[in-house]
Amino acid sequence: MDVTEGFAITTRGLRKTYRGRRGVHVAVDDLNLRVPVGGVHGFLGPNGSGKTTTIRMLLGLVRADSGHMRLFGQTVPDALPQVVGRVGAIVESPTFFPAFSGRLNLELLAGAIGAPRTRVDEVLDEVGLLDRARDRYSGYSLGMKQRLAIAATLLKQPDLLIFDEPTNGLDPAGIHEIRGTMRALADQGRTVLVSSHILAEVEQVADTVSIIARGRLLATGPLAEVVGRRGAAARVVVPDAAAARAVLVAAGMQVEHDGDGLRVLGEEDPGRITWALAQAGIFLQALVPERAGLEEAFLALTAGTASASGDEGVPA
Ligand SMILES: Nc1ncnc2c1ncn2[C@@H]1O[C@H](COP(=O)(O)OP(=O)(O)OP(=O)(O)O)[C@@H](O)[C@H]1O
Repeated sequence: MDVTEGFAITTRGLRKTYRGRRGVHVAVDDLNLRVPVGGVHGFLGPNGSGKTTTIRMLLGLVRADSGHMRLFGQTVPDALPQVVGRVGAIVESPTFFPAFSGRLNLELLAGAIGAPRTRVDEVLDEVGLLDRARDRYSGYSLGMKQRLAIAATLLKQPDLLIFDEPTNGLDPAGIHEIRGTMRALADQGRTVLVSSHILAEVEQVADTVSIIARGRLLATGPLAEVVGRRGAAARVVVPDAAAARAVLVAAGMQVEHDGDGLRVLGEEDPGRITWALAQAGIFLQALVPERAGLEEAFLALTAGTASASGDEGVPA
């Protein structure tokens, strides 16, 4: 069987370096991605981890140093002309005419790409903008502007949508709307790849995720598996947090200070925490298992990968 069957996106050994004043910087490093057909795939990583660079390589906007990429089994960038009609992407904010209505902007675009005009109202409806279609673009909220951008990508009925940080700068209501739009698109059988450094946002909508840091893949798979594997956390309160921390670290656990207590990351068995501390004569005042979340999984996975240049912040 073709190893790329069933996948909208695959990359193998993908690498991209940039030359800067401080020498060669590896933006994407031996990246193996597999994005299944159908559903929302969260492409997650701290700022500067290589998400945009990867997306730009997939779309033929940046040339990879080495490695292989396929969209729906077709090698890109070579076969991009054959496959590009199946892909809609928002990588940078698209330009619309501010004085024209949302509908007129899309009609112009539909004309330019050869999409039928009847498609315009369909896509406006899909992103929930039909009742504001006659309003000027300049009067739209940021969330509405972003939904219009999504509508534009839908004109040619793509099977794969690629959104690079689509909720940047949006308020909670706008984020909620975009999430709803992505879910609806996936529920129609489309594949949505959404990059983000804000994990809580993606956690609520993603079916599968890939987590990268410093251009390297740290974990990938169904959300529940990635979170379940690494996401356990527990809050521990003890009389002497520093002593307890030393004991738990010596027992191989990942521990961080958390107010007057400690947080143990990635330990799925609270009994191991109790036992290790009791062995050292330290008795717990409280141990509260925390709901495993993508953020815990992410922190556990990316611990120690912070960039020396400081451009890879801890995710919000
Ligand atoms: N054109 C470029 N020239 C030099 N370095 C670049 C260029 N584009 C990206 N980089 C560097 O490559 C690394 C990866 O950047 P990239 O934008 O792909 O990350 P990202 O995960 O999308 O981050 P963000 O969430 O901030 O958008 C960063 O260290 C960045 O500074």
